[in-house]
Amino acid sequence: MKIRVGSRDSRLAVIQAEMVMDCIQRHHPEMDVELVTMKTTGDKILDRTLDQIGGKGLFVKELDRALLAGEVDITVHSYKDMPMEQDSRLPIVAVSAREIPFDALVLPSGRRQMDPSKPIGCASARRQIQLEALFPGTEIRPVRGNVQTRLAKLESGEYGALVLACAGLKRLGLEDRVSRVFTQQEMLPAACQGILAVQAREGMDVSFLREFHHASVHIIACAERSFVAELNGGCSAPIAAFATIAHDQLTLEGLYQEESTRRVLRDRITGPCTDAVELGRRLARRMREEAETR
Ligand SMILES: NCc1[nH]cc(CCC(=O)O)c1CC(=O)O
Repeated sequence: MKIRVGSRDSRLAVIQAEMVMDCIQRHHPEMDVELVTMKTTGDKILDRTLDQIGGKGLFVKELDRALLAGEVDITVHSYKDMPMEQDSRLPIVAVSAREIPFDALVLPSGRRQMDPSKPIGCASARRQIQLEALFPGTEIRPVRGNVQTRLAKLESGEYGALVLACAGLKRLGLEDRVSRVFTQQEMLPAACQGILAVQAREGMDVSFLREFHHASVHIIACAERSFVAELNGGCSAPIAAFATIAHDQLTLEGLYQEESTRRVLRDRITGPCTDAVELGRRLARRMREEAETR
């Protein structure tokens, strides 16, 4: 049986697709696994911010189309880049183990200290609001492009440092560029940061992904995404969510900035793993009420 694996054509996306392919091949040596890369709209437009060109969904549209058309059999994504609205014809059928979920500070090559007179570059409002609290007085400036493009901008001297996901740097073999890993307390990650999602067509036999799939990570992903989905009702405020499981209990920590008051709220909830989606929803509602009563 032949499996065509669809991916964006950035280096990180290809490495991530290859992680899925290697696992399938290792456990199912009889299968013929092939990579199909494509450029997405989000990759082609680099001169505007993601908000201006219509959000994260731009990175998945072309892959969705190819998957629906049967040009590929599965697609591999960074779960954190996947839009909340999911096409029921293209379910997520497997998630990876979670790589280090936290963000990292990266300095220009050869530097051991951040130049405080230069801005810190980051690519999301979530990082922006948390960096403003961590480095008061330092300018936080948006930086776009894939990881390599952003690193090239760092070398050009425009930024004193960048903040990137540890997971992406590690998968790219660039972990030696990490000068500091932020703690959960310092910088709460984006929902599903460090997790890969595999999408297929509804009804497809995906038993070849059984060995790749991590059920406990799926539970964590459900809780984090349910928190974001509940808060996203009408707003696009910066949101962070991070869940862990210990002894069948799930703890979810959430952070978001209320749009009108610009207040940053942070709270956590613990409950049974089986209630993952409900826990995300409950935490979001509680925090929104808290925001509205102050
Ligand atoms: N938005 C781009 C993106 N999507 C996923 C990762 C990192 C890998 C991951 O979170 O699994 C990155 C790079 C970054 O944020 O630094």
